[in-house]
Amino acid sequence: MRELNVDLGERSYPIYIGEGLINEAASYFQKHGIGKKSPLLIITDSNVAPRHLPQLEESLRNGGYRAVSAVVPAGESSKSLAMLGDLVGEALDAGLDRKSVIVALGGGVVGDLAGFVAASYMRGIKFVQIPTTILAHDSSVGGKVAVNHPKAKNIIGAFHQPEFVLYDLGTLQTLPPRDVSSGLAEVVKHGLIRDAAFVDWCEQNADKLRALDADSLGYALYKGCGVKASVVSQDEKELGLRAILNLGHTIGHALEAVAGYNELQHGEAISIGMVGAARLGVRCGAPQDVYTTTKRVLAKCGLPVSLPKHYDVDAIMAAMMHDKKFSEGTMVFIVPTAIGSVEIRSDVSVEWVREIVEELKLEAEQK
Ligand SMILES: NC(=O)c1ccc[n+]([C@@H]2O[C@H](COP(=O)([O-])OP(=O)(O)OC[C@H]3O[C@@H](n4cnc5c(N)ncnc54)[C@H](O)[C@@H]3O)[C@@H](O)[C@H]2O)c1
Ligand SMILES: O=C(O)C(=O)C[C@@H](O)[C@H](O)[C@H](O)COP(=O)(O)O
Ligand SMILES: [Zn+2]
Repeated sequence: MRELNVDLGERSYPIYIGEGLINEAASYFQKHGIGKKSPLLIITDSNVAPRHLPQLEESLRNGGYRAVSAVVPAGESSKSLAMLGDLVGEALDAGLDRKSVIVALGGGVVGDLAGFVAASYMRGIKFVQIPTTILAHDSSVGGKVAVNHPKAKNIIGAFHQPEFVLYDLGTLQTLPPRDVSSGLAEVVKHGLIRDAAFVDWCEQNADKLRALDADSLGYALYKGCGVKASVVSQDEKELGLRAILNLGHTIGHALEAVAGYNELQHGEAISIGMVGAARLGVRCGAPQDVYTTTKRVLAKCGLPVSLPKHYDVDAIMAAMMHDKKFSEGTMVFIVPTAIGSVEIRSDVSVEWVREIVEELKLEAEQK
């Protein structure tokens, strides 16, 4: 078992990573002082429920906890205000009170949604993250919780930190290949922003990761969570540094919104966005290998590295203007300077970004 800590003063919490941890869930709840008098609400999705919910329910029941489960349809469209309303209804029906705890069992969609239910129900109750995707090594850590608006991704949300993160590597064995690759995009991102040697490791071990080799996965998630925890500890509310975790997301979030949140997985959109950011980096003076390496490693992970032909550049540029990093008329962009390092720049022209998006599309057309 590996353990990391997110250092946030009195809101600090551990991330436990290991095999079979769901079966011991009740003991972690107890260890973290979660009481048994108020009911818990487990929020999960329709793909995760048949595979991993029974073990969690059994563990909690055996430990003397009362838990009610709510299952939302799998997919990004569940990250909506309407679903938030439905879940608040379920919480009320289940008798959740201010001492109740919400448990997010699933990927980033469930984590963001359940976290936002916890942040808003009765003005905020505790929650626990039990991630079941590779991508969720990113979403379960750091306290960003949100739902989407049709016009903009994650635009209705809060910062609300979990009590702890319980990462059972065993749950990842049931992930479909597409979601394995999607999750690897954020793993590679953590290397690209902070750790060149880890990017190299990802490239060397991409095949093992895609084959769900348990040792490789455990190491990758430990390294990815480590970068995330370190950045969040230094800047919880994204007043500055934390924006580096948004590498690839300015373009990526716009692609997700333009595609109606149902065509590209988050990691796929971010992969294309990171290739775009790497191109921008080279334009801003970074060595050419920033682009070639970024593209090569992401492709090795089974990710898209160019923009599908049918995407409309005008629509993408319009969606980008809703990015949270666009304010006071300025677009803040995360630009790579070398593999393993990025800078936060507010002097990148919108025209340059547009040219990069057009180039990404051209690459797909030339294939
Ligand atoms: N809060 C943050 O800091 C943060 C960080 C990164 C991403 N995100 C958000 O996370 C979301 C993407 O997360 P995701 O890729 O995990 O998406 P997801 O939750 O939709 O999971 C991807 C797919 O895998 C299925 N699934 C999950 N666990 C499974 C398992 N163990 N076995 C089989 N199938 C399983 C899901 O049902 C879904 O179909 C996006 O909404 C993104 O915006 C948030
Ligand atoms: O935790 C962060 O900060 C991140 O930027 C992590 C991203 O991978 C994640 O997709 C996040 O939800 C994006 O944040 P947003 O503020 O741009 O919605
Ligand atoms: Zn992301």
